[in-house]
Amino acid sequence: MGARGPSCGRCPSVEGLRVSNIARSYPDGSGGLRPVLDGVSLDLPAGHSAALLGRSGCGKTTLLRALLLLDVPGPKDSGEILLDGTPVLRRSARRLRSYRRVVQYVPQDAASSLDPRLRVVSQVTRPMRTLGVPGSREEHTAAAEDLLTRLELPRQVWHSRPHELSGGQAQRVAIARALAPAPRHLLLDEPVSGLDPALRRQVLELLSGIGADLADKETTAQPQHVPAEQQDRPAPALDCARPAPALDCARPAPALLVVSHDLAAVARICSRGIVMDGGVLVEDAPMGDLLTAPSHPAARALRDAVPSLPSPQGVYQPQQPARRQT
Ligand SMILES: Nc1ncnc2c1ncn2[C@@H]1O[C@H](COP(=O)(O)OP(=O)(O)OP(=O)(O)O)[C@@H](O)[C@H]1O
Repeated sequence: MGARGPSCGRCPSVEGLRVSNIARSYPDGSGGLRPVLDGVSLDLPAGHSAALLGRSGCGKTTLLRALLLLDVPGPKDSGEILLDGTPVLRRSARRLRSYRRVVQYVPQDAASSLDPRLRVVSQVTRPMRTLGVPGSREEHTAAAEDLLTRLELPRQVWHSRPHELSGGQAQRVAIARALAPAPRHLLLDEPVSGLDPALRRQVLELLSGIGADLADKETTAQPQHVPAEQQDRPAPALDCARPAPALDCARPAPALLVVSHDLAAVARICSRGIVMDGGVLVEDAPMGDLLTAPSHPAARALRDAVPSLPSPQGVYQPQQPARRQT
């Protein structure tokens, strides 16, 4: 793998989430098993933003489900998920609840993930109550209303039910619900697929606000593991356009993991790009490197699918990268 990112999942423990050598298979329909994840390892440090990229079917959602502890590992499955160095698979219900407070999720089809019986404010207060966030009912409601305001959900819809919301409003409610317990990690599965261009822009601006908050922190963060052979690599030639202003939220921004097959969509949100192909990680690089000089064919295919990207110098046009020495 072209591991050029902040860490590779095999170095000493860092604060945050670690995927350690995860292997997963699904039934192949004829009594056997088909490997879908094959020894995936990576670190997702606190306070960083990363995009998990790859073509359809490469295993992104399966990896996300493993991280969310939503899958039940089969007898041939292996590997571990660690939070701050502590294994989290096979947790008791109580400890699972504490994991859910730390790691939150916005699913691909956000609208259908909302509880059809609950009004918008209750969608957001429910996880605070079920996950044991301290505070009275009134305090939870005030916090939910604060989040909805920050996410620019108009007050008129605060008491609407999900079927009365537009797609973009439902997406924002799902993001507010995930932010409500003040998680340290926010995982998003294809957050803008299926949205029309205007809503897509709105949601990307919202997420880039969180990403910008993280980027400001990353500039002052301790350096992460960089393999020795990569330590003198020059800075990325292309810096992404400065994201929108940070989400002005009293709580610290969570680390982001944004699953997508659209490099253009995530380039403004995430500072790191992780590319999967055929169930393995094939590239892990700063976003600027992925845009200018992707080394693996799957990463090049993603980059070449981007027609043009704004850059401080003008419009970025993808070119064939020079062959990288490894
Ligand atoms: N429950 C399941 N049973 C059997 N096979 C599955 C199951 N879920 C996923 N798969 C298969 O596992 C592979 C990886 O699926 P996964 O959803 O992780 O891919 P993905 O990269 O997220 O794709 P997409 O971008 O289209 O969402 C695919 O070939 C898929 O058909």
